[in-house]
Amino acid sequence: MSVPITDPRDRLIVALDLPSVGAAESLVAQLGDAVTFYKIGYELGFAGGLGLARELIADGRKVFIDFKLHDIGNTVARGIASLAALGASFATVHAYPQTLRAAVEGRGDSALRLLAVTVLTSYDEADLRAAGYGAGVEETVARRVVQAREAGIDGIVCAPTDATRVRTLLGPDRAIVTPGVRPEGAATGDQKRVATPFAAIRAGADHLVVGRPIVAAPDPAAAARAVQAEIAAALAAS
Ligand SMILES: O=c1ccn([C@@H]2O[C@H](COP(=O)(O)O)[C@@H](O)[C@H]2O)c(=O)[nH]1
Repeated sequence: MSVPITDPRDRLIVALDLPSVGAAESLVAQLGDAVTFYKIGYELGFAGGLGLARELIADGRKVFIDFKLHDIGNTVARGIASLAALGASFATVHAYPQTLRAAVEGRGDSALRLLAVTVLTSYDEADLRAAGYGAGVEETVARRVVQAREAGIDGIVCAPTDATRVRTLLGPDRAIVTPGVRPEGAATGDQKRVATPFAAIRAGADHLVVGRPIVAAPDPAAAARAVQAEIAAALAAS
């Protein structure tokens, strides 16, 4: 089950998609107290980022390890157990039934919350077809949400444009985490299923993952504050 959000700042998760620990430390310093939750993915994770994760956690920040695990069950279960021992708050696995069950076993009764990745936000219908899937985005997301729920996963990663349907299938108690978030006018880059921070929260997202619109902004702290303000406005309108 998800953990209640007691600090509203925790709704924004900044993706530390940066090439070095030094660059990430400097961004964290610039963002200061506005940001409490950080995501570490391949780029930083494979450049010493797990050491930084330990430091951020020791400093009271929350850390989401986004390695999207997908392997044989034994490997997934042991990998997730290591991330639980690290003290991470969230970790991702791809939403395949065997992988989901192994991840739940590896999590055990630790504080780590597992998120199942449904269909990547950079995929559209044509990308799914090219990957060999017969079902479209909506049907694939729905199937994976149900399978993740049945496996005992704690939350879902989906596009903000999927969040309303996902909430219906997932119920109120588990987390919905949406990347693919773009403030009005921001470049979408390789993201295909996107929405603004306001729309994502209104659609039922609990946490928004934002990378380039903050990390590459001329003033990252101002960009983060603007996203936080949109989140607050959406919550007030709910
Ligand atoms: O479906 C998914 C799953 C994960 N991500 C990750 O989120 C961030 C988004 O970064 P932006 O720069 O805001 O596009 C990135 O780290 C992805 O690995 C995702 O985008 N979509």
